[in-house]
Amino acid sequence: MKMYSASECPRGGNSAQAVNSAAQFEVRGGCFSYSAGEENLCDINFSVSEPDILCILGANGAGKTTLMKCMLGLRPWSAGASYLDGVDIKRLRPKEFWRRVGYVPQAKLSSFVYTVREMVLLGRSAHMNELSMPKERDERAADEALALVGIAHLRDKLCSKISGGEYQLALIARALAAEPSLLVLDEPESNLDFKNQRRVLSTISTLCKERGIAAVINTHYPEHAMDISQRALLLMPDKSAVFGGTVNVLTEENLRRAFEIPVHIHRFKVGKRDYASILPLGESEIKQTERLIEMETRIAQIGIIVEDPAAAENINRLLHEYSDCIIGRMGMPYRERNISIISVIIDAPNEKISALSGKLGMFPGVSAKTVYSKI
Ligand SMILES: Nc1ncnc2c1ncn2[C@@H]1O[C@H](COP(=O)(O)OP(=O)(O)OP(=O)(O)O)[C@@H](O)[C@H]1O
Repeated sequence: MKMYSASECPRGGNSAQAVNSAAQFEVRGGCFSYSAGEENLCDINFSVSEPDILCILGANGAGKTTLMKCMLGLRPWSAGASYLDGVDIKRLRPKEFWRRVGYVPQAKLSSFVYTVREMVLLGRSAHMNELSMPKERDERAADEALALVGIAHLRDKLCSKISGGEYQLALIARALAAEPSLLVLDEPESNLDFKNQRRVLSTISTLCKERGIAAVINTHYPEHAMDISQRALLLMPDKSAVFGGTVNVLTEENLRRAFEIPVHIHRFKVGKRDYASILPLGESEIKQTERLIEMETRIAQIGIIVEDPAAAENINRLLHEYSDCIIGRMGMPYRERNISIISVIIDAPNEKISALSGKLGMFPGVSAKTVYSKI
């Protein structure tokens, strides 16, 4: 099951030429199983064009890493295909593909005996002839990439002697050194402290905007996706995916379905920028949230129609009980129909207003209707 807006809908036809070249990277109808009879990914469809960022989210084991491997041809789709600028990637020579696509896998601790700079220089291999030495341009690209992710000071350290987070940054620098037009990153911020998370995400975001590249990022942080991505793909427990604009995909309802826990999205502004904070809710917090909503103070008008004059005494007694929050009251007879109409203005918590309205409606020959103000 997928969701498309009209502009996101994958185009039909098998010819690579039939695909609009504006969709820089596209997956159509992707399916994958590790073992027969057990589908891991089912009918995945998405596209991302430069300079947009697409974030892929889903619970642990939902298939994010598998999806990345399949989209890059590192594992074969059992159905469907990946396209780069409209061409099925199976038709591209590997060197040509990897010159345009930079892949940063999840960082595993390295026993690499190269220095950080040598490792980053390896990112230039798709631009170099086999067995040729790096040229000045390659050296410059490696140094720029090191500076861009803020690890120039680590350039001469051995990869086996740096921290997991520093190694993660080195892998990102290696991908950037290739000057790709599509960056694919598997959980790039997972090993990083929040300053480095910020640095990596804003570097990727700036690169996409300034150099016109596209990025696909696996992340466990919906807030990060809301902050930097224009597109999102959410993997669901039934192996389907929801794809579209980030705000349309990362809703409370879709996140609840994907992570099987209720969530609350709190949106706020810092300066002129919009942010979202996503809170998974436990049972007690759900009750608390409901309670807070109940406790919220509102102004409301309760219109009371009294058909039975004998009810007047009960109504007066009840309104007296609530006199501390009644800020206005007016009554008048409507002789043509032999009824009375009372209007009460109340400033009280929601639960108190609905309690008064409910009690009024319980009296025989009395009906009550509440209208809440917008403030
Ligand atoms: N090599 C493999 N052979 C068989 N099954 C695998 C293999 N790799 C992953 N799986 C299974 O495929 C499913 C998807 O795994 P994958 O690593 O893609 O999920 P993920 O969403 O990236 O998870 P996480 O968020 O924990 O990193 C999981 O159930 C996993 O156990």
